[in-house]
Amino acid sequence: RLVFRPNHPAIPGPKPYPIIGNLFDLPHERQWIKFTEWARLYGEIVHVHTFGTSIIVLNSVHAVKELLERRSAIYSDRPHSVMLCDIMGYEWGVNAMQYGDRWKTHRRILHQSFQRATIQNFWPIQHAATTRLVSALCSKPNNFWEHCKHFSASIAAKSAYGIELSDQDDWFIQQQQRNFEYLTIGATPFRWMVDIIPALRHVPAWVPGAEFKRVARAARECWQVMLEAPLAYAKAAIETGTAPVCLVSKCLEGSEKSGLSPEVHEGYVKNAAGIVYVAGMDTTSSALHAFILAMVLHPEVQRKAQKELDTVLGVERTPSFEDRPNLPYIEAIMSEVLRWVPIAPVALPHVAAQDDQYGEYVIKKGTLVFGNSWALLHDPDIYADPWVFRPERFIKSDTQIPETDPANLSVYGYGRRVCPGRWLADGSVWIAIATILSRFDISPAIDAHGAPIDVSFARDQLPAFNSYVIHLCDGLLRDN
Ligand code: HEM
Repeated sequence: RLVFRPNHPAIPGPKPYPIIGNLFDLPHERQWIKFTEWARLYGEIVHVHTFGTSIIVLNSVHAVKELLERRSAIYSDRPHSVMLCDIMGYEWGVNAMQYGDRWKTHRRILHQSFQRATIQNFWPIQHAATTRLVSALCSKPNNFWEHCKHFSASIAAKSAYGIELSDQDDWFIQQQQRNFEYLTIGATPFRWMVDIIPALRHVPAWVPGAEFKRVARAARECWQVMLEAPLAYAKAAIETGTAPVCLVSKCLEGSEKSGLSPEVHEGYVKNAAGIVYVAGMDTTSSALHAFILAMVLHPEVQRKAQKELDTVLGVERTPSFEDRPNLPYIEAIMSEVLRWVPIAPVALPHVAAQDDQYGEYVIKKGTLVFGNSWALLHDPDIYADPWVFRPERFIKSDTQIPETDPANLSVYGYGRRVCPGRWLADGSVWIAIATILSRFDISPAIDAHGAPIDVSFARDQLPAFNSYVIHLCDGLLRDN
């Protein structure tokens, strides 16, 4: 018997079963832990497949830089989910859009507002939100979880629509919670049979087992309200001449420059403003939750940061963005928080738009490609004792983190798909960290017997926490 020898070796990975491939190897949650286990077993590039979909995970700075950054013309597409985009109607979400002109125009709108060169337009919003955060923390410190959410939501609402959130349970925040839940449900890989057998989309909603149709209808309704209501508010403010600087007021005019009809242009602005909320709220607040966890565990870091703050600001003044270049230790704390507990540990999947080759391996068109930020940011060859929270590792002589450092490369994702809100997020997280440290000593809550709670025990109390960070903290404390 003669069998052709393959020209290229297979990319290493766990052994697949016939037909279903690696279905049972694929984790439904905490993917980064499994991906990183594979990295240890199989190396810098790992391949799995199921039901005809190939997935590769990149576990080294070199692979990520080479493919997702240098060859970003090939690796900037997203997977198309029948459930999320076609049935639930999330085709408006910039993060899920296919690479192409429609996506590029949305990115341009986001860039116009949130590019680095003009990000100081939002400093007053961030300052005001921080002042409110501090006063909320003062009155109810145990509710820090909600306060951080309110902080990031109020920056998102004001910078996208010019809307001021009320201090209490705001409609916006509740609505966003539901939006995010639907997005999480819809985007979970291999959760919905209709993603595997697209013909199921024709099944009527009343058929037993067609739960996906009912979930999809509820998500559509929720997203429609969330996109339309704040836009209407912002448009009314523009008409009366009272709109502050925000994405909608800045970008709504200018359809002539975009070459689109005013209706289509408005639709794009609506989507871009909507995504600020969806993508900006839980991410920014999760970073602050991770910061608080780190401070509870490391009082010595707080003391050092406070010494720096007191030296630069004196004891009266709270920090402002102008102080940032003079506060390298605060900068280092922020970098270390984002490294220690990366908010998006495997970023979002990119898709190869054509066949490609990496070293001796062939990557087929349509392959899903994950940059394993978790592995990069916890690589012991780059960060000694990676599970130890140590801001000093980021204190370099010139205080700039080199471009090749995974902390620069991967916290906000890769290549053309890199997070367009990163400069806004960077400012929000920085000003919150600096101000909280200048005003408070952070320590564990006291239990019913007056003793400080053991933070490792907090894992069992986490239902109040955002599920994303629960998993992260859980993984972190367990792996420690
Ligand atoms: C600490 C806070 C944040 C972190 C860590 C973060 C991280 C990320 C990451 C890792 C990605 C995936 C990039 C990739 O596919 O390679 C992403 C995408 C995205 N982020 Fe952020 N993000 C944050 C805050 C924000 C904010 C405040 C906004 C809005 C102003 C935002 C808007 C987006 C959008 C629209 C995408 C999708 C980009 C695309 O697919 O083209 N993010 N973010």
